[in-house]
Amino acid sequence: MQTPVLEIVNLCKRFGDRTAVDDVSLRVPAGSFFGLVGPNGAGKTTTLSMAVGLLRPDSGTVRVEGLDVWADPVAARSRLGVLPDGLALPERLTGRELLTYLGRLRGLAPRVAAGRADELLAILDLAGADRTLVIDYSTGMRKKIGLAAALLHGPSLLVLDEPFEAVDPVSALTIRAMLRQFIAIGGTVVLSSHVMATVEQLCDHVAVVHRGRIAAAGPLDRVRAGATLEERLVELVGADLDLTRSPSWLVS
Ligand SMILES: Nc1ncnc2c1ncn2[C@@H]1O[C@H](COP(=O)(O)OP(=O)(O)OP(=O)(O)O)[C@@H](O)[C@H]1O
Repeated sequence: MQTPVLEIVNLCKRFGDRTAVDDVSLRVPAGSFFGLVGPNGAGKTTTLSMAVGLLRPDSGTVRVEGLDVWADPVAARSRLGVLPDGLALPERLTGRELLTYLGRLRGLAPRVAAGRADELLAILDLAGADRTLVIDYSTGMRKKIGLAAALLHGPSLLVLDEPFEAVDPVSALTIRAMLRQFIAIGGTVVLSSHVMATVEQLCDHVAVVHRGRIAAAGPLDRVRAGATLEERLVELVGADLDLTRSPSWLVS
């Protein structure tokens, strides 16, 4: 079997007496567009944070292109482009300064870093905000500059925590097109999202996370099993769907 680009094996994480991630294993095939879905608090962000080396697991291993994220972090992270949840950015820089600075930190030559920054700002429609400090960016602009930062060094695997959250529809189309191109040139994308339609349109593989465990994972069509992803998700997490319920004071 081909070595997966991302291999998560028996990952566990507890916060106090709460088990956030409970023995999660996933194989993300090279060239796949992999979606992670699940209800609020299911453990998606915790899993992705451990997968990219931002949060130390209690147990389990993660390999990126065969490199252990925790034993060989520098090599593993050079392959990774990450858009984390609640990304902390240097706030007192403009978008261009931020990208150029990060590019230099990642070892790009000044001219290469500046050229890539310009290109990414233009593609993501942030060039107009060139003189705006990141602290004054809107939520969607922060998401886009975070995505640009994830792409800057030319990673082979992108791990994106809710990349479309708060992004306007036009920018979302741009980001989708860019991610599809990234896949077309041999990249791999893992993203989490609550928008089932987006996951169904973009992803060829999907994992449903529920209460810290994988409820289902595999090719999209196999996981959907003839239903929509939304229907499967509701079924897999056993949601008590009573759509007639409302607070009594609202309906009286
Ligand atoms: N730093 C933390 N300290 C304590 N508990 C945490 C921490 N981070 C996450 N948790 C808990 O771990 C569980 C999983 O959270 P996580 O953020 O991974 O879920 P999620 O699937 O990403 O949720 P959402 O879709 O709402 O973003 C939740 O019960 C959450 O309260």
